[in-house]
Amino acid sequence: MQLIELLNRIPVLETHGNNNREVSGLVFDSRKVTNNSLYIAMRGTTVDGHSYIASSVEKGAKTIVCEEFPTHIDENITYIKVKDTSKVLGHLASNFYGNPSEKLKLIGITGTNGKTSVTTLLFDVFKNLGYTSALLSTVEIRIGNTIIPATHTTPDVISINQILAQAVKEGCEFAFMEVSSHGISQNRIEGLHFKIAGFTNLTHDHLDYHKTFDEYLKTKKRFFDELDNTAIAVTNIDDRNGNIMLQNTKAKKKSYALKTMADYHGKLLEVDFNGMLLNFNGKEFWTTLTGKFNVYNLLLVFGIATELGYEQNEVLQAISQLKRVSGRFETFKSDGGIFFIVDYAHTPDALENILDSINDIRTKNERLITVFGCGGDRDHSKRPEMGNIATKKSTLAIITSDNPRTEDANQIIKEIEAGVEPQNFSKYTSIPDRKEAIKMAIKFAEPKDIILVAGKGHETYQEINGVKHHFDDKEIINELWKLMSK
Ligand SMILES: CC(=O)N[C@H]1[C@@H](OP(=O)(O)OP(=O)(O)OC[C@H]2O[C@@H](n3ccc(=O)[nH]c3=O)[C@H](O)[C@@H]2O)O[C@H](CO)[C@@H](O)[C@@H]1O[C@H](C)C(=O)N[C@@H](C)C(=O)N[C@H](CCC(=O)O)C(=O)O
Ligand SMILES: Nc1ncnc2c1ncn2[C@@H]1O[C@H](COP(=O)(O)OP(=O)(O)OP(=O)(O)O)[C@@H](O)[C@H]1O
Ligand SMILES: N[C@H](CCC[C@H](N)C(=O)O)C(=O)O
Ligand SMILES: [Mg+2]
Repeated sequence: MQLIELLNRIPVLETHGNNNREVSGLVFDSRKVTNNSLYIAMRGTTVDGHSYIASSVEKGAKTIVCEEFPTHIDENITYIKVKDTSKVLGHLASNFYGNPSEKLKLIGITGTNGKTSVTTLLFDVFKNLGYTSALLSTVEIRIGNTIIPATHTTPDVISINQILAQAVKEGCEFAFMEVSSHGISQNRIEGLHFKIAGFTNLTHDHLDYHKTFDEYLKTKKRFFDELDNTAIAVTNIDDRNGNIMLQNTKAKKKSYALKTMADYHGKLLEVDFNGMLLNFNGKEFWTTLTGKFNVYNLLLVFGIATELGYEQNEVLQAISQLKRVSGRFETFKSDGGIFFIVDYAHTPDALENILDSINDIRTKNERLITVFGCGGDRDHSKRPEMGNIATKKSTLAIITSDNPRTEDANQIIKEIEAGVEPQNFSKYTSIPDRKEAIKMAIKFAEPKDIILVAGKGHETYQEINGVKHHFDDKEIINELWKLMSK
């Protein structure tokens, strides 16, 4: 693409060099520069991309977008100064890929929990309605039937535009994407045109990155503040932050709730481990999804599909055919009658929700054994909270490792144990090896007992010191229960 064309609507402060050149690709990582690339220098959380300008030029970059010109200027190179490279990148990426977010209907979901669930359910509902869509989620990226592995919940803005452009090319009508707080804060959604934005809930997470809850809330709110007046914002008003999200938005405001009057109102009529009988806006239907939090997720799906112009009965028909999302309240029964639940709950709120949902359904004649840990290099403050919740709400908790990453697994476990209240000291044990911990749960369990394995859901690895070892909770459960033949 011609540089002039690429710079359309970009607020340039100063240019040095020839503006009349071809750009072969956009790159923000000097290690990925190829001949005729445009390298954009970004100030990151660990290093400043401005220090890689010279090495990008050496590798063949002919255009440099930066906030400060380097001291050494190469006369064969074009330097473009802008105020904020991280914001400009989004607009360059949109221009480079032909503004794909304007050519399909882009739906973004934000909130602490439920983003993967809601986006995946939306993708599946629209498949049931006969449409081809794209999905950008923590678990995977899908363009129609093509699956691409995901590295982030919200990818960088070049990748997003590249995926959306491919989706447009393949005739996708919709794209459903997760919008993480890291993504908003690092301008990974800059320049994208959202048709609908959905809010799930806001609780404790990522305070290692955002420092205070208020800053975390403001970051999420920015997503809604930046919508235009052709967009629609759908929010959960049972959540105390649901209305705050929409305080300053220009978008049309819509609400959903179970506890209060709302545009989309849901009621949970019956629930067991096989599914739920629900009533949405006066219409009853059955779903194989279970757990109260999934009523909220389905209600948001219902609200969004209705806002997109589909008839409510048609939407409910498509919703009632939905299957569970991988690693989200997935249930299995061993031949010996032990009931297993695998769930991605990795925050205090999610753990509390899944345990409350199980406790609401179970008869209490069985025992509930919870195997869980906390990820390393992430928010420390959630560790004791999760220790407290798991021991309070289970018959027995087995504290183990999640993804220790670069931390010592035993130290993480100690921080989790610190939150256990004295009256629950006899209700837990700690086994750092996750497979051994699951084995111990099966040894301890009797027929009809429930074992919840929480925190890793769909993940197929365990990350220890930068190495991802194959590890799949569902696979391990299957292997162990057969071996231990219960
Ligand atoms: C903490 C964090 O979010 N970091 C993200 C950030 O990288 P960074 O700011 O640390 O980058 P940096 O290393 O300081 O480098 C600064 C700049 O110099 C460039 N550079 C660097 C080295 C070099 O040799 N040459 C070079 O050009 C880098 O490409 C970058 O442009 O920008 C990168 C590009 O977009 C991201 O890949 C990276 O995600 C890291 C890998 C990550 O783990 N992020 C997680 C925490 C994350 O984003 N998670 C959220 C979801 C969480 C949730 O919902 O639970 C997500 O959306 O996935
Ligand atoms: N609406 C909800 N409210 C509260 N908890 C939920 C909700 N939906 C799912 N959960 C719980 O949170 C866990 C994570 O769900 P999901 O993966 O959908 O969230 P996410 O927002 O995508 O998380 P991440 O930030 O890691 O990408 C689930 O396994 C479940 O325990
Ligand atoms: N998107 C989340 C996922 C956490 C999953 C959990 N298994 C862990 O490793 O902490 C994060 O990167 O913080
Ligand atoms: Mg997710």
